[in-house]
Amino acid sequence: MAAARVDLDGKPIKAMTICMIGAGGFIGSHLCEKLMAETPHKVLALDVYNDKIKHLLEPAGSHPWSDRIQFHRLNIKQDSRLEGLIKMADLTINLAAICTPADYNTRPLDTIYSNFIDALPVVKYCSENSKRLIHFSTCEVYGKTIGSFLPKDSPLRQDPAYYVLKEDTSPCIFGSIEKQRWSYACAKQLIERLIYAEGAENGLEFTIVRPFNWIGPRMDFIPGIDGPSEGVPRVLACFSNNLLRREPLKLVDGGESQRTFVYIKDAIEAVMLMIENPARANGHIFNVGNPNNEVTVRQLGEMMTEVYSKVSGEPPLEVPTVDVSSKEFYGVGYDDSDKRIPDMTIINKQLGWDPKTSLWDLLESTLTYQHRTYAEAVKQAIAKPAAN
Ligand SMILES: NC(=O)c1ccc[n+]([C@@H]2O[C@H](COP(=O)([O-])OP(=O)(O)OC[C@H]3O[C@@H](n4cnc5c(N)ncnc54)[C@H](O)[C@@H]3O)[C@@H](O)[C@H]2O)c1
Ligand SMILES: O=C(O)[C@H]1O[C@H](OP(=O)(O)OP(=O)(O)OC[C@H]2O[C@@H](n3ccc(=O)[nH]c3=O)[C@H](O)[C@@H]2O)[C@H](O)[C@@H](O)[C@@H]1O
Repeated sequence: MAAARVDLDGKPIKAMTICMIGAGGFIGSHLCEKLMAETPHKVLALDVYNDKIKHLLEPAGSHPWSDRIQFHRLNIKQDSRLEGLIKMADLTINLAAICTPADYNTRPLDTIYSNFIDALPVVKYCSENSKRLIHFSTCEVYGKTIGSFLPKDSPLRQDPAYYVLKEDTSPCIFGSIEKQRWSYACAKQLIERLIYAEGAENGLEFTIVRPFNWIGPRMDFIPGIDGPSEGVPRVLACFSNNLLRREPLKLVDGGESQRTFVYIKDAIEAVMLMIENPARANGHIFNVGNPNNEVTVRQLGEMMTEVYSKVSGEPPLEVPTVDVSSKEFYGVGYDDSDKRIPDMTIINKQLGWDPKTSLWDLLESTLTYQHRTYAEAVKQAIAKPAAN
């Protein structure tokens, strides 16, 4: 028999039931996989789709974990089963959201409803039924850095005090209202404030997660293959799509924005620590990212081009990138976060978590997956119009 699992304070971890909303998405699929493979916990998996967790659900009854995961196809916008499912669980994890930037300025109403209004009943049912909640927010709540408002040549721009993002001290700086890009960040900020207030006034036990660009296999979709041809996913899938189709990577406004990318498998370790250490995680907001993996989007494109060439055996294009304006790529109302470095003090102190995987290594395993999963289908899709 496997040794009993213990938490960070050496206490045995009791098996729990988790109501995971948005379990069929990118993060949910990795979290379900980890919970099934390594823990005794049960998952009530709620989502509109289940393609990304089908391998855990089917064939029915065939996996060692089959009796520990149950899929419920439902839309939390309107489903009377939601409260019952939250009541059946010890912990609710809410991942459901519209969270692709191409939607924030083109579908701002859907974005605000999804990230604020639709999350309200989840918070309410957790609070009223005294259930613990882990809610997924975003690093976008920080918006732009203070440093971005300094003159371009100011030496203060190099001072971490002007750009490192801290949960308890950094302000949230968004653009003007017509910059609808910020509809997502603003809705996420308001739901964070509501959860925090439920904790303060009604004793809700909560943890808020602010992911900083988690990436890896199963993120989003490849347009025209397992998602709409005209769809615009997040940057990893956009660039993967370009590489698979042997098209230049599109750099929005010159690809000058900076991001820190963390490997999904490292980030999931952090979520596991939150799940299994409630006494250390409750009442906290956690940055989860990798401050050591910072690149400009242009550097990301260059590195992905090099890694993809290595894993596919195909030579890179002579002109691997092309510049495109944000207006052309995303439409009016787009704006951008300039730089995102997470401060790690709180998560280090409370959970002792640190990310491990370098950007090169995480791109190598992710692009190996993209090539294996999509290269053949893309080839066929490209060949089709010519054959007709
Ligand atoms: N991936 C990241 O790096 C990242 C970064 C910041 C924040 N987040 C947050 O983490 C969460 C999960 O992100 P992800 O990358 O897994 O996104 P995702 O789009 O892959 O997953 C979200 C899932 O929620 C489901 N969903 C959406 N609305 C629903 C509804 N009304 N009813 C039922 N299911 C619904 C979707 O079908 C999808 O499967 C989101 O809240 C997102 O804002 C993610
Ligand atoms: O992942 C996160 O932490 C958060 O940030 C993302 O926002 P962002 O990083 O701007 O989204 P991406 O689509 O991944 O874009 C990253 C950068 O690449 C650029 N980009 C994107 C796609 C492309 O083809 N080319 C390109 O230059 C964008 O303009 C942006 O500067 C999304 O808002 C959320 O998933 C999440 O809340």
